[in-house]
Amino acid sequence: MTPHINAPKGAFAKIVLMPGDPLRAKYIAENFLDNAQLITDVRNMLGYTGEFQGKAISVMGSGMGIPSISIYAKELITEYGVENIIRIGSCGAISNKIKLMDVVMAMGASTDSAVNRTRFKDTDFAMIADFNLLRLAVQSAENQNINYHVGNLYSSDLFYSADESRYDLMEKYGMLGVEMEAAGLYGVAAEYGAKALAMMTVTDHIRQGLHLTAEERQQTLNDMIKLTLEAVSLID
Ligand SMILES: O=P(O)(O)O[C@H]1O[C@H](CO)[C@@H](O)[C@H]1O
Ligand SMILES: O=c1cc[nH]c(=O)[nH]1
Repeated sequence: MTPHINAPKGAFAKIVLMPGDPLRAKYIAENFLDNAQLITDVRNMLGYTGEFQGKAISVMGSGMGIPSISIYAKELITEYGVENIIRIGSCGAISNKIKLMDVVMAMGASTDSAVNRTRFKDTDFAMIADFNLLRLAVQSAENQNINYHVGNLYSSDLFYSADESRYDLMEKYGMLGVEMEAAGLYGVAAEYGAKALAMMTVTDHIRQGLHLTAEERQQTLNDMIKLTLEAVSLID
C-alpha cells in the first residue's frame, strides 16, 4: 500500500488505462472489462482490475493536473510493477484543422510546468510517447475508422488562462491540443523506466468556442475506450 493507493501488492495489471476522472474509470471497468474488481479507493480515486479478451487490464483515475497524475503514475510503476500507462483524456483544440470528436495522440508533450526541468537538472528533456504504444494506437484507430492526429500536445498547468496570445504561439508551433497531464506522465515514465502514451478526444475547440454535448462526449469516450482496448490487447 502507498499513501495514495490502498490496493494490495500484485493487484494491478501490467497495463493501466488512466482517465482523469475516477468515475470514468468506474464506467470503463463496469462496461468494458470482464470480472472487474475495485482495488483502490483512497480519496475516491477509484481503480479497478479486470480482463479484456482474457488479458488483465487495470483502469484508474489520475485526477487533474501534472502533480496529481505524477503521484499515481509513480506509485503504480514503483510499488505495483505497472509497465504501461495509457492516459485517455479530453483536450481542447486550437488549430482549425482539428475537429471536435477527433482523437489526438501525443507523440510529444510540451508544457509550461517546471516538473521536467526540476527532474532533469534544469535542462529540456523531450517528453515523448512510447513508440510501440503509439504505433498500436494508430493501428487501432485505422482499423476502427476513427479520425486521429499524431503530434505535439500542450500540457498546461492552467485550465483558465487570461493570456489568449499563448494560443497563437501554440498554433504557430503546431500544437494539436491543450490538456493538463501528458508531459507529467511522460516525465514519470522516463524517470522510472515505464512506457506511456497519452491520447485525448477533442471535447472543446478553444478558438471556435465549441464544446461537445453530453451525448457526443459519451460517444467519443466509448470510441476512445474501444480503440485503446484493441491497442493494449496487442501488447506482447
Ligand atoms: O478529461 P481529463 O482526462 O480529466 O483531461 C482534461 O480535463 C481536465 C480539465 O477539465 C484536465 O484533467 C484535462 O487534462
Ligand atoms: O485541459 C483541457 C481539457 C479540455 N478542454 C480544454 O480546453 N482544456
